[in-house]
Amino acid sequence: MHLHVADHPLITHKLTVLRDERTDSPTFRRLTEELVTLLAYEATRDVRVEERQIRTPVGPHTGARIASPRPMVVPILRAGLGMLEGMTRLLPTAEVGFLGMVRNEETLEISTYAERLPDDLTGRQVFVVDPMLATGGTLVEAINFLLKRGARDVVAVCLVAAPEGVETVRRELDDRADVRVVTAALDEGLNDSGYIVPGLGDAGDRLYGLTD
Ligand SMILES: O=P(O)(O)OC[C@H]1O[C@H](OP(=O)(O)OP(=O)(O)O)[C@H](O)[C@@H]1O
Ligand SMILES: O=c1cc[nH]c(=O)[nH]1
Ligand SMILES: [Mg+2]
Repeated sequence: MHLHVADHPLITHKLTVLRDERTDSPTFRRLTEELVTLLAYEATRDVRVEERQIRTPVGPHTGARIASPRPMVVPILRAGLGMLEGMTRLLPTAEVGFLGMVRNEETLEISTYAERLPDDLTGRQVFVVDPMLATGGTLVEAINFLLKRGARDVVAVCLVAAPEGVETVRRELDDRADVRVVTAALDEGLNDSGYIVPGLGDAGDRLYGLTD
């Protein structure tokens, strides 16, 4: 597993406003989208391309375009939905699949309540988007799902990761898949309730909860 922590003053600025408990839902949604656009640039660094012959108004040119099969973007509902638009803006030809997962707030166990993905993901590059990588349970479950369908090349894009979650992803998946995690921040750790510290709270609630 390869971890990339995106280190850029614009990302730090936007993430600081996002973390602030005073930030309301509309602003939180807008910043999430903006942050994903910045992270997507790094996350798509190894997106597969193929040569393309074109003519400019001045002459022939051998360029490149995103190769077939098209990449997949998979938001993990609910909170991952907030990152979908930003990701597809940079990857407009991508297909979108959905995984609905929720962790039990007491036991931290994961349950999957929705799935809408192609049966065969062999040879597909998959970009999983979810703002929070906490214990890592959700991401491991999601990637296991993708591996069972044949995917081997997975990039996870998140906003905040905990070292414990990164370690879990490494331990559980390293021998089976080529996984990259791109995050805007690697935080201190988890509290007793499994929340990232300092984190930003419950991303799903802040995206889709009551607006103050
Ligand atoms: O690394 P983990 O410990 O598994 O936690 C991370 C998960 O928790 C949050 O989702 P949540 O279960 O709150 O669902 P929601 O998006 O519907 O709010 C978050 O969006 C991740 O999916
Ligand atoms: O800090 C956390 C951990 C899991 N899920 C969240 O939304 N926030
Ligand atoms: Mg939540």
